[in-house]
Amino acid sequence: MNAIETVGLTKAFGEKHAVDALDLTVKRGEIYGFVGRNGAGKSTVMKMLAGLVLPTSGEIALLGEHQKPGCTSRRMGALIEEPGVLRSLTGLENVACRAMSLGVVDAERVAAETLQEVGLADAAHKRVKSYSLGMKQRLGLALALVGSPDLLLLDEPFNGLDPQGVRSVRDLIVSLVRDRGVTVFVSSHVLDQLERMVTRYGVVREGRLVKELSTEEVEQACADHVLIRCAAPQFALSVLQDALPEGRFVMLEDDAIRAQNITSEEAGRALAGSGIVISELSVSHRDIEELFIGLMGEEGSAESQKANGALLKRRRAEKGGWSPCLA
Ligand SMILES: Nc1ncnc2c1ncn2[C@@H]1O[C@H](COP(=O)(O)OP(=O)(O)OP(=O)(O)O)[C@@H](O)[C@H]1O
Repeated sequence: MNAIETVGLTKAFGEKHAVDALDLTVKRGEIYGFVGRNGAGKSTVMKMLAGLVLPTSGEIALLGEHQKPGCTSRRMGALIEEPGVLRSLTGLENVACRAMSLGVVDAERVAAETLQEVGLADAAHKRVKSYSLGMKQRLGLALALVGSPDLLLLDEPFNGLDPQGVRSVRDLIVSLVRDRGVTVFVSSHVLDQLERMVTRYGVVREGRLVKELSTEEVEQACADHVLIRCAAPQFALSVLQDALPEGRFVMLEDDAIRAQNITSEEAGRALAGSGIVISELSVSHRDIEELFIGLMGEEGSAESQKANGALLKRRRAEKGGWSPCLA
């Protein structure tokens, strides 16, 4: 059984399709990282899954149950933007109210335990209006967790957290999946945090799912590779393919060759043996940020392309990096 399944899920705001015929499948027990540029449609998807926004069309099934428009599963907890809290009540009172509304037995004790779990025990009796941004974020997480959900939707869970908070929320997410079999659907712009916990990624662009990647595929795409610039690059490519059949070669936009699964020495020997003049032979590593910037913006608007192009150019200049091309 899948935890989330959408078919043709669409949300239009006037003429604008914020989410456009999205077919999404998240398996039970996954930590699915949902990534995309600002305005790509991530929060709108989350809100439709949580029953906070009515879809224009399409179907949603959560934990195997078809959802009526605007409704959602009681087995799901959600942290989406500003959680609805009563600012004049304490954190404990807010979470206990939520627990009671979900029919949790011994609501106050469970609320106190949940606040402990998210690192907010010390502030449990303080009024929410005195909470910092990070404390409010932890409270939102407690509200999402208090009903022991089987599915968690987390929209930007690291917002406002200090480094220690980021780490403890990340550890909590991983332990919920490992120990309780919870499925997590999480959006975040903090890619290096996602990288440490996600099992699969979905890239959304202009309301459409444009790419899904397993962690292995991301590792492969970011693995060390050899960059070769030389005279007659097309000829050089065929020489390399013939001489080193175990290698994986990609011709980049600027006529450089990217090679994986071979060493720079092997590439150098093969090219020199054919008399090809090499102008650059280096080993590099593409980081996850660069990979995803490429995926999020490949066919975006002219404006986003321009912005991505400038950023990539700068990063390449800084680090001797690569074009956004997923082999
Ligand atoms: N209530 C609304 N009315 C009109 N347009 C909306 C509304 N909510 C979202 N949008 C538009 O829908 C698009 C998707 O917005 P959404 O908030 O889902 O993006 P996002 O990927 O979550 O962005 P971010 O990373 O900045 O949070 C944007 O163009 C946004 O302006």
